[in-house]
Amino acid sequence: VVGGEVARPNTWRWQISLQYLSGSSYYHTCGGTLIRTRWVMTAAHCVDTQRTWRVILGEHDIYNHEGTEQYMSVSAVHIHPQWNRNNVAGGYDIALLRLSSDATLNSYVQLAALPPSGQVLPNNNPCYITGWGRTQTGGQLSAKLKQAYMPVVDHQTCSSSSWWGSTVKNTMVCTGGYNESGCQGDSGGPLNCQVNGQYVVHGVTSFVSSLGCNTVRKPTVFTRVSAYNSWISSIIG
Ligand SMILES: CC(C)C[C@H](NC(=O)C(F)(F)F)C(=O)N[N@@+](C)(CC(=O)Nc1ccc(C(C)C)cc1)Cc1ccccc1
Repeated sequence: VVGGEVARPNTWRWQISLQYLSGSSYYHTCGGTLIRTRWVMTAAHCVDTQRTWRVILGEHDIYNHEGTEQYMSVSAVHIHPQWNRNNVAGGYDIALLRLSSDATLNSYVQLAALPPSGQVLPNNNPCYITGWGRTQTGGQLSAKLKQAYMPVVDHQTCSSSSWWGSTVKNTMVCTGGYNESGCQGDSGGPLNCQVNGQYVVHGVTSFVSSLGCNTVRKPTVFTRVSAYNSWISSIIG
């Protein structure tokens, strides 16, 4: 996350850290959202390579053990069948991870609320991006979970020629596009939007401009969760 601030610990209790095994250590690579006690939602582009994954719940500082963490292994990876890594603009950047055991819900770990099917938020709807991604283009991951206030940029604006143009489909959500943005390492994490006074996870962090994470008029682009309710239900029942 470029801009914003370190989140108060355990505010975003459905945020997870997705890590992969390399040698004898695990490394943070993406964010994700706990949506059932055995299911995590993330981005397809995070998990479309064969790796040994683990999911950390109740995490705040990814480099220090704080005692609130739950370390979960992953028993199955379900990538959307229409995801195509060579056509990110096509969308479908969404995947579901089945955990090997049930998460324990407590004051550090809770389930996210998902939007109703088809819900499209209005321009400027309040949202926060959260993640441990780079804090500057080409910079380092953040040790502590960060948040940045990034209101919705509606599809009409986001898909206009000086913004993302036709790269952005209506199965995506744009936010920000000024100073704050997502950045590498935030992929797969939640876009937390306020709807009727409640936070709903309305997006899965998908991409930013290769020109720079916080490039003006190239807002952070998310998979719009409300476009995938039926697929999600078909997998997790
Ligand atoms: C793996 C890609 C497909 C998605 C990846 N997503 C992220 O980093 C995210 F924002 F989600 F945290 C990304 O943006 N990767 N970049 C490598 C940029 C990138 O590949 N972006 C991108 C944008 C549009 C498209 C398609 C829709 C035309 C594909 C890739 C990050 C970057 C940003 C600034 C400088 C250097 C690197």
